[in-house]
Parts: sequence; structure tokens; C-alpha cells
Amino acid sequence: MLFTKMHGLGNAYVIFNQLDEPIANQSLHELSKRVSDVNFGIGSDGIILISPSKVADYQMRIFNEDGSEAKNCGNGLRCVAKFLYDHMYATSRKFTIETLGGIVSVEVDVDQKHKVRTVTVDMGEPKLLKGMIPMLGDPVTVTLNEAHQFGDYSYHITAVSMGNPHAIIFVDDIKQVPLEIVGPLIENSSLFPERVNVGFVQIINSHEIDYRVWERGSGITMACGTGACAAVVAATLNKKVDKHVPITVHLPGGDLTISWDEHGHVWKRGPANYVCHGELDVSMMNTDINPIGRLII
Ligand SMILES: N[C@@H](CCC[C@H](N)C(=O)O)C(=O)O
Repeated sequence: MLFTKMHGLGNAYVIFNQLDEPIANQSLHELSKRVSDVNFGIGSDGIILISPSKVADYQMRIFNEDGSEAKNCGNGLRCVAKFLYDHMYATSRKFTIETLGGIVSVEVDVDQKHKVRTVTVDMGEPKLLKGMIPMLGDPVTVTLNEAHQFGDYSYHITAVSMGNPHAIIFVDDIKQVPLEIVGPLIENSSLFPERVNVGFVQIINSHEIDYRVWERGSGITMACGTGACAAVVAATLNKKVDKHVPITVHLPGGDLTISWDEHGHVWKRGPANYVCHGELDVSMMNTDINPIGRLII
């Protein structure tokens, strides 16, 4: 099985391209757990599969490090767009990608050698109703700065779905947040029947925020694209940043530019990068031995 490891601001995914040949029949949940393992696998925050689509130009599926499948992945979309354009599957700079969370449009920006530099994604409209997150409570109400207790910690939550669920919490000092403790507490809270991604936001000024994330199914990551979008939506709803202007989101892995426009769509622009291409020995995946990626650098 050929693979490409890529990252969006340090949020790393092992990508399997099924456009020419489907990968061997096996549990994708198990594959993701094994491949993502940093000691016995390749090491990543999850895996992504690119396949043909009946309703868009391409299809993307994403599995977290713990093997669970997610409906969307903002950083993964930029990686997939770069892969498709650089490898000449996509011949136009604009194309569409189907995710379980809906169809998104991407537009690549290329350098002089015609390689993708940054990708802009129309992430669509955020969903705010509790029933759409999903979150316990009246399904037709919005969770806006709502107080909740998680073990010893009390936080005010704004809930936003970007195809996948995010709980956004504003704090004065993001560095003081014990993310490895409160992340899993909130992720697995009974408030969120499908678990939740947990993002902490510190407002820098009206067009700049700091954001740290605990991802559902992957833990602390260097960046989360859908989470950055959710953070800007939550900051706008809570009147903490300017409306309809580009907001710079500083993440541990780098910056993203997010705009929530007057038509209700969230736009995300940022880079995507390669780590390596390699070959995974499928026969080893069918035994108890953990997979080994043979890297072709
Ligand atoms: N890192 C991703 C989100 C990946 C899925 C997420 N952990 C979930 O389970 O919803 C991004 O960049 O958006």
C-alpha cells in the first residue's frame, strides 16, 4: 500500500489514494489505529482516504488516531487538495470534495513551479442548534457561553458544528489551561452523545485569536482546521472579534486565516505540506505484528 504522509500546520495525516486502486479490504478503523501509532506505526493524528465521488469531484474520508471516523477535517481538506493538484488529478485550481459532513469547494494557490502553496476552503455554514451539534438539551436552542461543570472544572461553552462538533471556551490565559486533563473530561462528557472536540480561545484583539485544541479521538494536536473555524464563529457570536473580516487564528503549529462572511459561509486559508511518501507492508497488517512504514524519502 502506497501512502503519503502530509500535515496542515503539524496536524499530520497518512493519506491513502484510492483513485487508481482501492486499498486492500480491511477494517479502516483498525488501520487508522495501527498506522497512527507513533511507536509501532507511521505516527499521525489519523488517516485519510481519497476516493472517487458520485456527487463531487473527489471524496475524502477521515479516521482519527483512535480509529473513529469523523465527518470533516479542515487541515485534511487542504492536504487532500494539495495532493490532488500536485499529482495532476485535479486540472483546475477549483474543485469540490465530498466529506461525510457535506460537499466543500477548495481553491489552490500555486507557486512558480505550479506546486500548491496555500489552499482556501469554503467550509460552508456552521450549525449551531443543540440538536445539530449534537448536544443534550432543547434541540432547537443554541449553546452560547453556557455554564457547565466538568469534574472540578467549570467552563462557559459555545457549541459549533463545522460538520463535526466543537465546544469552544474563552479563557484569559490559554497557557494556563490543563488541556490534557480537561480535554478528555469534556470530550467524553455525557452532554455530547457523539463526544466533542474541545477548543480553548484567548482573544488577542478584534481580528486575532490564540487557539489550543484537544481533538476528539486524537487528543492534543498542533492544529485543527474545523476547530479554528468554530473558534471564529464562537468569537463572532460572543462579540469578541469583528464581523465579516479575516481573523488570524494562531495555533501551536502556525496560523490560519478564517472569515465568516455575510452569506453565512466560513472560509479557511492556510498551507499544507508533505512529510514523505512510502510503502506499507499490507501482509504485516494482517498479523499481530504492528505495521512498519518503509519510507522512500
Ligand atoms: N484535525 C481535524 C479534525 C479531525 C476530526 C476530529 N478529531 C473529529 O473527530 O471531529 C481538522 O483539522 O479539522
